[in-house]
Order: sequence, then structure tokens, then C-alpha cells
Amino acid sequence: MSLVNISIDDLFFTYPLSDENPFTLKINELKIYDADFISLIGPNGCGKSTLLKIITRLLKPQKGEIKVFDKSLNKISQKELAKYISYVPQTNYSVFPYSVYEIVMMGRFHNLSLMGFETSEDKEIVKSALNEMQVYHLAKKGIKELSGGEAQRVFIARAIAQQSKIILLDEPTSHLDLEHQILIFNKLIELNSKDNKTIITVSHDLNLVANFSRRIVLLKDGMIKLDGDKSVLLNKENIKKYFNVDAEIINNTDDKFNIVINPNI
Ligand SMILES: Nc1ncnc2c1ncn2[C@@H]1O[C@H](COP(=O)(O)OP(=O)(O)OP(=O)(O)O)[C@@H](O)[C@H]1O
Repeated sequence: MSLVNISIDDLFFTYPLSDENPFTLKINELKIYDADFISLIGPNGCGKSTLLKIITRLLKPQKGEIKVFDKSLNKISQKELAKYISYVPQTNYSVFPYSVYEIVMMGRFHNLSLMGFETSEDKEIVKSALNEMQVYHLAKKGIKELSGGEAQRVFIARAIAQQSKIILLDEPTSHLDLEHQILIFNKLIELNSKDNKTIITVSHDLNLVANFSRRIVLLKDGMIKLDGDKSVLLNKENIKKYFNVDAEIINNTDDKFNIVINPNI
């Protein structure tokens, strides 16, 4: 049995001060295992980003228990949490005009000395992450001066520099051209298969999901409706049921396949 990285039990969350029809997220049980590669999928507004924000402690659930490496999420210090989990949010805007280099160096926060000094190792790690995400040439630029796709790669570089065990990404390819979508997913596969990183990525692109992740967790109306092997669950019937579109599955070989959506519905 694989080691559990994150366990969630009896979770209940609702946004405070919501209208009379508030969104609620209810999860009886979810276990994220070591070196899992999960795509968190589901229609708009089903709670995918909310779940990631709860795991990263940006939102506090009203009920439930979340454990990270068997420690209660509430009891983990910020520095320790940064060693376990990195997070690439959906909207990567920064209030302050940090440079690209500074943003990626923030990934090393958990490693900096009390005085906040960067070591030569920190600098090497940051340089390598900038290179891997092909944004090294932008290092001195302000984050606000970048295109959406460039900024997205910078925040992924920050997650890589953080070297955490678990990486959470909220629609990491939404602003990226095809070449960079493949760059990101190939990097995620490498981190997962070579370094045993645990990856959870929110995605709307079922073809990327079909080709890159192994497990899907599908949310609808704030509840988990499907959880398991993507090659079993990502079929015509489920795509119709949960996304309300007709689809064909083609070139199905072992763990890779393509989904063609029929636009005439
Ligand atoms: N700050 C907030 N206050 C109140 N309701 C919110 C807030 N943020 C999100 N919601 C609501 O919570 C629900 C879930 O939102 P969430 O962003 O988690 O969905 P999602 O599955 O990530 O959607 P998408 O695919 O559109 O990104 C939505 O109905 C949304 O309107």
C-alpha cells in the first residue's frame, strides 16, 4: 500500500457571507498517495480551485480533518508546509511589482536563513528552474510586464524551485501555446516519474488529462463523483454525463488516448 501524502475526511466548506444559495464543498474521503498524478476535473464552478485553496490553507473549512504526511494541516508551520506543498494558482497576479527572479526566489523561502540570505545553492536552483521554464531571459523584468503565458511559466518555475514533495497546479496551461503546454506536462511527468513528486493539476483539457495524468478525481456540485484510473473512467458515457457533450475516444492504447468532442450537440 502506498504512502498517503494527503488525507481528507468529512470535509465541509462553504464561502462565508455567500448569498441564499451558497456553494458547498463536501468530501467524505479523499486520499492522495505518494507519486500520484491526479487531474482534478469537472465543470465550471464545481469546486476544483476551492479544494486546492483549502489544501494550501488559503481557505479554512468549517468542518473536517486534513492531514499532510499524517500531521494535521492546522498544526504545520508555514515553512514546513512550503517543504511539503507548492501551489501554482489560477490567476497569477502580484500586487507588488516583483521581478521574475524575485518571484522564483520566493520558492526558496522555506530554505532561507533567519536573515533571509540566499545561498549559492538557492541561486543555482532558481537559475535552473528559470531555464527549464524558458524564462531565464526575463529574469530582470517585472512580473507585471509579462504576457499571461510567460507569467504562468514563471509561477511554475517558482513551484519547481520550491522542490516540495507535492505540487498543486490550478489550470497551469490555460495561457500557454501548444509548445509550452507540452513543455509543462513533460516536466510534470519527469518530476512525477523520476523524482516521485505527487502532482495534482486542475485541467479542463481532457486530452491533456487523457495523455498525461494517471488518476482522475471528478467533482460536480461540490462533491466527488468519480475517483480512479483515468483510462477506465474517462469514457464516452462519463463525458456525456458530467460535461454534457458527445465524445469519441480514439487511439486508445494502454494509458494514452485522444478524446474528440462532437460539436453538433
Ligand atoms: N470568494 C468567493 N465567495 C463566494 N463564492 C465563491 C468564491 N469563490 C468561488 N465561489 C463560488 O464557489 C464555487 C466553486 O468555485 P471554484 O472556483 O472552486 O470552481 P472551479 O471548479 O475551480 O471552477 P472553474 O472551472 O470555473 O475554474 C462557484 O460557484 C463560485 O461561484
